[in-house]
Amino acid sequence: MRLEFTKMHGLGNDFLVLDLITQRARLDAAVIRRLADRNFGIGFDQLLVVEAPQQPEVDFRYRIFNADGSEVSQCGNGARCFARFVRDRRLTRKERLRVETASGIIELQIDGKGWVTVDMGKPRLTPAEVPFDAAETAVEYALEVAGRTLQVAAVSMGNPHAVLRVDSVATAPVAELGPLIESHPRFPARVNAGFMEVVNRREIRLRVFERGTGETLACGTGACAAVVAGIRWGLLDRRVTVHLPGGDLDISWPADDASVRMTGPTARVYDGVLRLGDFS
Ligand SMILES: N[C@@H](CCC[C@H](N)C(=O)O)C(=O)O
Repeated sequence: MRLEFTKMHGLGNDFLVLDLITQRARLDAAVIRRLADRNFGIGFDQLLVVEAPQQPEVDFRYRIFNADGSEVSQCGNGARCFARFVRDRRLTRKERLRVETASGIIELQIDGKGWVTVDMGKPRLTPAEVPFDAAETAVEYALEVAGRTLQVAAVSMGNPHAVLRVDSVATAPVAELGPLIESHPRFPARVNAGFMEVVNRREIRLRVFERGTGETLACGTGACAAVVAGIRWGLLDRRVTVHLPGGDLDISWPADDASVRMTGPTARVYDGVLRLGDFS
């Protein structure tokens, strides 16, 4: 089976994007892992799938799969690329989109230069919503990891994030602690692990070890979660520039009961055609 696809990225967080409105395919976890392989496949952090909506007054359904084949409910950089993709492929002419994800509806606004602003919805902060094993909601929690006690915030942006402060992202033990936090038993759905260096009240640096993928060059939901954690810690203003290894995102959380907004760029790398049989 021939499938047209587009390779895209948001600040180096890269995606294979498939239109499954005009095309048909069944992709299981093993096929996704083969496609994601950077040596034997196409290579990507996440697969993004565009489908017809299942609810009224929504433009599209947006599904996300990590490189390990697991389906997840949110991806911020992916949302921006999704918006650009449906416009470039002429699946819509709208500049404002309402898109259904596994964690609810998000709203996207596209400008003419490939920049997209996403209303990511409200952060979810109770342990049950993250999900995280704790008796009550707190601004941070003590987490035992490899004989150390880390202070982490637990935030859901539709997907789970643990955020910890580090003195410098350049020397942060991301490769060592990332996998241990990702699979920590107190995060029953696993977790994305963000390492945040506060530069000043309006700027942070951030590296994210992503659940199901490993460290990426940028994580949009990770940037939102880190800003929410930093605001709740009293360290950040309501609008922050997040410096990620792949570039910068503008994140704002105007009030505790407001949605988080993310603005950033998108890039199309190439269009291609794959034969699904080669990966089965
Ligand atoms: N890269 C993404 C997040 C993708 C999903 C994540 N790995 C998870 O498992 O929740 C982003 O830009 O938000």
